[in-house]
Amino acid sequence: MKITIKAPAKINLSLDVLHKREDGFHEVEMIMTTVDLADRIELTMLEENKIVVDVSEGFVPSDNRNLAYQAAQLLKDKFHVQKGVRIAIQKNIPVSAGLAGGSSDAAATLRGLNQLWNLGLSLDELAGLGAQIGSDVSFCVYGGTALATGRGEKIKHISAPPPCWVILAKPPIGVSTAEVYRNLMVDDLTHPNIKNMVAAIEERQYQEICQQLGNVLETVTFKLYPEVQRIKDQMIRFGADGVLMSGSGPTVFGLVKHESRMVRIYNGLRGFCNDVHAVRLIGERYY
Ligand SMILES: C[C@@](CO)(OP(=O)(O)O)[C@H](O)COP(=O)(O)OP(=O)(O)OC[C@H]1O[C@@H](n2ccc(N)nc2=O)[C@H](O)[C@@H]1O
Ligand SMILES: Nc1ncnc2c1ncn2[C@@H]1O[C@H](COP(=O)(O)OP(=O)(O)O)[C@@H](O)[C@H]1O
Repeated sequence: MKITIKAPAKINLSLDVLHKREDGFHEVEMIMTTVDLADRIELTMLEENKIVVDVSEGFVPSDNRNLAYQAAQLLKDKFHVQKGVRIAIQKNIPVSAGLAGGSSDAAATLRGLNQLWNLGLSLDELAGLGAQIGSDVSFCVYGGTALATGRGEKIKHISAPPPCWVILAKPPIGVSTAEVYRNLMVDDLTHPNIKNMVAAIEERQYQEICQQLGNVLETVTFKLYPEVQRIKDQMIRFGADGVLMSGSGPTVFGLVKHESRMVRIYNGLRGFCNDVHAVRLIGERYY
């Protein structure tokens, strides 16, 4: 038996850090939403009691460092599953990009194995398990649009933003999330107004959403990698309605309402950045 599932990328429309916690993690407030750029996960039941991962990108680990592997292992251990699985991952989401590709693969694996192994778990239960793998996995279990708090694992669903194009541009560097948090000066931040962003989304005020975009991690990543700031400046100059770095970066996204402008910006960016995608904002939950 085999099933195929999509694992979509996320962007952070708002990312604020309140303080560093005793456990070393940071207390965050983030607005996350899914976009139409997805990895494809194929799960095949194996009678032999083992987990096998095949991943299309050679530099992504296929052993127990792979987050999809960890998701399968967690379910096997917790529910004493005596069957195995082959997890084939077609990577379309850039890696170490701030788009939660690995977390989304783990979340899709949790959803898929729940079905394949007949575990009968609710999405809330899967999201709770996902938090044991990584802070972004809980959101990815549900998708859609949400306010995420705690270390990112406490999820409150909100309405989808109005539809628009999302241009994603990733410079050829990988960013370590841990390094970015480690270098953050928590007492020295200009905080985005999350309440205003939630209101703008709920009221479907597209221009206001573009005005309210904010991510405190830009202060670190722009300093470590000035080329990320340059991509942001280019996207603003090309005329995107709103521009922000996603997560810990280095991907920068631009929101654009009109298709003709999206095409112009996309072509402009392709001139000096190889990894550019123009996708739709999904924002709705489909699980
Ligand atoms: C920054 C964000 C924004 O959505 O995403 P990415 O840029 O990774 O996509 C997330 O907070 C990343 O979530 P995720 O990538 O799942 O992080 P985890 O694996 O849980 O943690 C990686 C490391 O980041 C730091 N970390 C992560 C989350 C958090 N709230 N505080 C932290 O300090 C910790 O040092 C941790 O060891
Ligand atoms: N299924 C996976 N897809 C991508 N990267 C993975 C996966 N499993 C583990 N990783 C590792 O996780 C790290 C971060 O990957 P990713 O989720 O793409 O980035 P981000 O956290 O910035 O969104 C990389 O070092 C990568 O090697």
